[in-house]
Amino acid sequence: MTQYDSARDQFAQWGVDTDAALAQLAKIAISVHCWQGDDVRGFERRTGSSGGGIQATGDHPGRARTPDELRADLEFAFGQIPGQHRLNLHACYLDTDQTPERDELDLSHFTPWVDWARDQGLGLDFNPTFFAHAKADDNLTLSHPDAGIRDFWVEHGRRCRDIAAGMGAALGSSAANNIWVPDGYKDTPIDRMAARRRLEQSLDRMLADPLDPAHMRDAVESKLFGIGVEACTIGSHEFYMGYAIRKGLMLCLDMGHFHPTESVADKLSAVALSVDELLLHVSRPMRWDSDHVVTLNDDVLAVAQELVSAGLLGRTRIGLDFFDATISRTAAWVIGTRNMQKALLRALLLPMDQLRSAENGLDFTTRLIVTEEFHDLPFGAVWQEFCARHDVPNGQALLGGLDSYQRGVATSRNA
Ligand SMILES: C[C@H](O)[C@H](O)[C@@H](O)C(=O)CO
Ligand SMILES: [Mn+2]
Repeated sequence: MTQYDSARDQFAQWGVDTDAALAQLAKIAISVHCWQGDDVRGFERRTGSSGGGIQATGDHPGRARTPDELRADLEFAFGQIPGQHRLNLHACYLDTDQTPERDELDLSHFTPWVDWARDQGLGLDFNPTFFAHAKADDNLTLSHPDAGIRDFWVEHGRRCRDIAAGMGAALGSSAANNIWVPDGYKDTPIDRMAARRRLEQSLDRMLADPLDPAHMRDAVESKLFGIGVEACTIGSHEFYMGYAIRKGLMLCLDMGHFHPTESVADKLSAVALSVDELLLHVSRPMRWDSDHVVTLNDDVLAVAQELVSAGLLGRTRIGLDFFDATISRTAAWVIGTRNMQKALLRALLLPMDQLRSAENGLDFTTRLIVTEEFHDLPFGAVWQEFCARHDVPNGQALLGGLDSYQRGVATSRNA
């Protein structure tokens, strides 16, 4: 009897079908963010640091410096992650010999990415880049008081929507086009309303053209605060929740964009009653939006459990958002993505019917006993079976492979 056979029997005693859970997990695509691979620098050849309050700390050797290096790293990372996933690209990761301004971008500047994604069997998601640019240096873009600056960013946003739709059409898979702007004020503003009206009007103009949801859907991402915009973020949670509901957009919830005591898991069922689709940015904030690599912590487990228990897997696009430059960047992708999958697996292996029935009968004792007893069940053996079925390594073999890849890029890219 294998370890998996034994685990399957133990879960079956609670009425849980491990094979069904593994089949369901295999269908969940995670959108892996390109920006972990190069510390959110991108390939524009015109700007240096990220700006917009986004900061990757660390200088681990071996950072991808070109689109080809980034794709090589991604191919390696995807090879260590069970299942078929997606790549989330930012507009500043264009791959072209030209030097288009942000308001001149089109799909042709991303052709190598689309071709590569098709070869790899990956779907693509997209993001306009409203930071790391001279016209974003005031920490104001779509809500800037200067109409010319607003126009520039509206045009960037329009073009990015078309690019996302082109990617979705080319790959036969709807791309999420996620809109996050850094806009805000360091110190207390006198007229928040004017700034929010300007943001709303810019978004209205940017999103005016209806695009086929089979090719792309827009999401809007709020934030509590960022470095340099401590007093007021124009695109706050309330602003975007209202806007997404009124306009029929996806709402993006980033786990680092709320007060540390707020639970994104708790928000899922609440907002899902008012928006038809959600986008998640799974992250690990440490005291602030620090974007640490996702671990299998309580917050991530709670989010996964809510997605399963509230029946939201079918209308939630799961993306990642972290960037750590103090460790191997490829390992960071692999660790964070696998942890999201492990959290989903744990949720799929819970005896939901029994727990629901205990809760509905106000039997909170049984609910607590069952969830606590489940901590002792052999989730690890089920995860190992998942990795084996998808031909990806685990444990020592995973460590050895990540280590040798990292040594290779550290040597060749720092020579
Ligand atoms: C690079 C991303 O667009 C960015 O991280 C955004 O999603 C965010 O979370 C900003 O804090
Ligand atoms: Mn985010």
